[in-house]
Amino acid sequence: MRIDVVTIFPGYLAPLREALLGRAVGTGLLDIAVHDLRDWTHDVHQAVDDAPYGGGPGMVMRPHVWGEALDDVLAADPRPARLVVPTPAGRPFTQAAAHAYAAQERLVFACGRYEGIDQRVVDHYAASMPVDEISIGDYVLVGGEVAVLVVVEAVARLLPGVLGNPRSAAEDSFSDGLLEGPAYTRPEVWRGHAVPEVLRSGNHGAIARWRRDRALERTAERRPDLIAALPPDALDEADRAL
Ligand SMILES: N#Cc1c(-c2ccc3ccn(Cc4cccnc4)c3c2)n[nH]c1N
Repeated sequence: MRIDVVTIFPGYLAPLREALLGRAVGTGLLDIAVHDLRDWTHDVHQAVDDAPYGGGPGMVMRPHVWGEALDDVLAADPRPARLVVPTPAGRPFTQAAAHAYAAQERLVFACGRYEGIDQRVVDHYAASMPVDEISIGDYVLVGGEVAVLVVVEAVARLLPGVLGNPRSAAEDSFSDGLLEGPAYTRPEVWRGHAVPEVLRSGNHGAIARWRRDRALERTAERRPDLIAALPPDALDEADRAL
């Protein structure tokens, strides 16, 4: 997979070169290119923003700079791409979306700043390619770069060969619609807190049942919306007895 990120703060994307993602790039599983939007400005001030039509606070990112940048970035690789634009007004980014993005040959991220990118940029490219305006949560950030770090990590970990243990991605939170339950490791007792005995029993059936029960309890308590969204056949008799 190739990932391109266009931003006025390339340094914000440095973490993409670290750890798991850095290894994925090093082994050729992932090809990441970060581009400075100001490279496509032509004025001495390298201006990328202007006052909003209709008035209002803050500034809006100008369409012509974005158009020149995205035209060049898209033309640099023949693979079909999906343009992803983080915004507080976007559709929620979910684990399902991460799986869908992991199947893409190429993702191009447009990182806005200020009050966002002139809407005509999204409208223009949506006429010729898939474009998603996404949000990583119901809170307001200062720009799109942090959202890109979140999305790229959530997607990259799903790519074959990136995670050391492929079962991790298959069994993590949300894979079965539920939150993961609690996890424990040595020592057996830590500051008077003991590991639940069932986990040390060696009884794999009882362990699986206990883990499922804890996941259901945690999900019902913290994310009842996920319980409500489960398909009718998702809960078996033992689940319902909880
Ligand atoms: N994904 C995502 C986001 C963002 C986000 C993403 C891109 C941009 C570009 C500019 N801003 C600042 C801004 C713009 C408009 C109004 N208010 C603030 C951004 C915020 N905030 N919260 C999220 N979950």
